[in-house]
Amino acid sequence: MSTRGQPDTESTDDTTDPGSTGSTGSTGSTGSGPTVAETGEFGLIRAITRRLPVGADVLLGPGDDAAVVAAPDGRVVVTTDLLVEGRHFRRDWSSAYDTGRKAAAQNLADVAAMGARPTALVVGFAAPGELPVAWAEQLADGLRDECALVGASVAGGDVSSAAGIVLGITALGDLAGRAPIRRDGARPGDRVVLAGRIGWAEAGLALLRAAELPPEILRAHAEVVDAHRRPHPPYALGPLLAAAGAHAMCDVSDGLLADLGHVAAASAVWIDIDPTALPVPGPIRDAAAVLGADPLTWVLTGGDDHALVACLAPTALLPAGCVVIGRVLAAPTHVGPDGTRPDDRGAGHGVLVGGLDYRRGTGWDHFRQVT
Ligand SMILES: Nc1ncnc2c1ncn2[C@@H]1O[C@H](COP(=O)(O)OP(=O)(O)O)[C@@H](O)[C@H]1O
Ligand SMILES: Cc1ncc(C[n+]2csc(CCOP(=O)(O)OP(=O)(O)O)c2C)c(N)n1
Ligand SMILES: [Mg+2]
Repeated sequence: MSTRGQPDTESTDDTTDPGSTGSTGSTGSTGSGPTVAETGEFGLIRAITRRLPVGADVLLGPGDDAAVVAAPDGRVVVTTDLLVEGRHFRRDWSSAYDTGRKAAAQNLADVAAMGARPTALVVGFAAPGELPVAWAEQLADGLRDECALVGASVAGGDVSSAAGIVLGITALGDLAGRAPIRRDGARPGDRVVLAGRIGWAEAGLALLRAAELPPEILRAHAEVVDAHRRPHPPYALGPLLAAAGAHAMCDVSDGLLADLGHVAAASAVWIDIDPTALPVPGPIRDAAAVLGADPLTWVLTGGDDHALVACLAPTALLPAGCVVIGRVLAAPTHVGPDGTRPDDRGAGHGVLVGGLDYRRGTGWDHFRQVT
C-alpha cells in the first residue's frame, strides 16, 4: 500500500481506534473532538483520506478530479449500494468502525458474487454538521480494514451535509479472464450451495429491536448482535465458486428466499431448498428462544449476512466451505395440503422449501418493510 495521490495530511486525531462494538454491547466512543461543521468540507476530506492507504489496483487515489483504477481484465465489475442511517444502521446500535466495515462488506460481497476480485471502492458520505470528525475517521478505518481483507482500497469519494448519515458506496472488481456469474444461468438438476452465514444478522436485529431487553441479554447473545453490526462475507469463495463452474450466483443481502427468488425468476426455474440441510446454528436458536421466534424463518428470510449462494452442476467439485442446501427443478414435484402444486398459479418459477411454498415471507423489501 502506498499513499499515491493522497492530499497533504492535517488532522484532528492521529490515533487508529477501531471503536469496534465487539462483544461488549457498547457502540464505541468517538470522543468529544471537533465536529464536521467546525473542521469544514476539506478538513473532513483530509481527515478521512489520510487514514486510507492506496492499494496496487488504484493508480491514482483521492485528491484529483477523479481516480484512476487498473482494469487488468479489460472489463470492470461495478456495483453500488446505499446505506441510510435508521434504515441500514443506527448510531446507537453500531459503532462508526462497524458501520464502515458493514458498508464496505455489503458492496465487496456483490463483487464477489459475480465471481470477481474487488479492486476499489468510491465512497459518498453525507452527514449532519454536528457529527464528530472522529466518527467519520472511525468509519474510514472500518472501510479500510474490510477492504484490506480482499486487497482492495478506497480510490475516492465525495462529502456533503445532510440531515442524517447517508453512505453511497460503489465497488469495482476484476474478473481475471473469467465469465461473470449471473443470476440467469441456473439449470434444472443443479445443486444449490451456500457459503457463509445466514440468519445471524436477523437474529441480532430482532434482539436489538426488542427494546425492553436488558443490556446483559444483548451481551449474552453477542455473536448474533455483532453479526448485525458487521457481516463476514466469504469473499474468496466468489471466485472459487466461479472457477468451480457456478452457473448462477448471488449474495444474500435481503434473505435467502428473496435473493434466490431473483435467481429463479431470471433463470426461469424452480429452486427447492431442503430445510433439513440448512444449518440453524446454536446462537440463532438461543436468540430465537429469548423472543419466542422461529429460528428457521430467520435463516430462510433474514438479510444482512451477505453469504453467497450458487447453483452448480451435480458433477462440479465444490470448494471447501460450501454446503448443499437444495436443488434446481424444471417444475415443482410436490402437491400441497390443498391439493394444488406451486406451479398451478402459473408463475413458471419460484423458490420452495421442502417442495412447497413458504408462507412466512421471503426477506427484506425497503418499501414494504413495516418498522
Ligand atoms: N436506481 C437504480 N437504477 C438502475 N439500476 C438499479 C437501481 N436500483 C437497483 N438497480 C439494479 O437492480 C438490480 C437489483 O438491485 P438490488 O436488489 O439492490 O441488488 P443487490 O441486492 O445485488 O444490491 C441490480 O442490478 C441493480 O444495479
Ligand atoms: C436499523 C436497521 N434496521 C433494519 C435493518 C435490516 N435491513 C436493512 S436493509 C436490509 C437488506 C439489505 O439492504 P439493501 O439495501 O436491500 O441491500 P441490497 O439488497 O441492495 O444489497 C436489512 C435486512 C438494519 N440493517 N438496520
Ligand atoms: Mg443493491
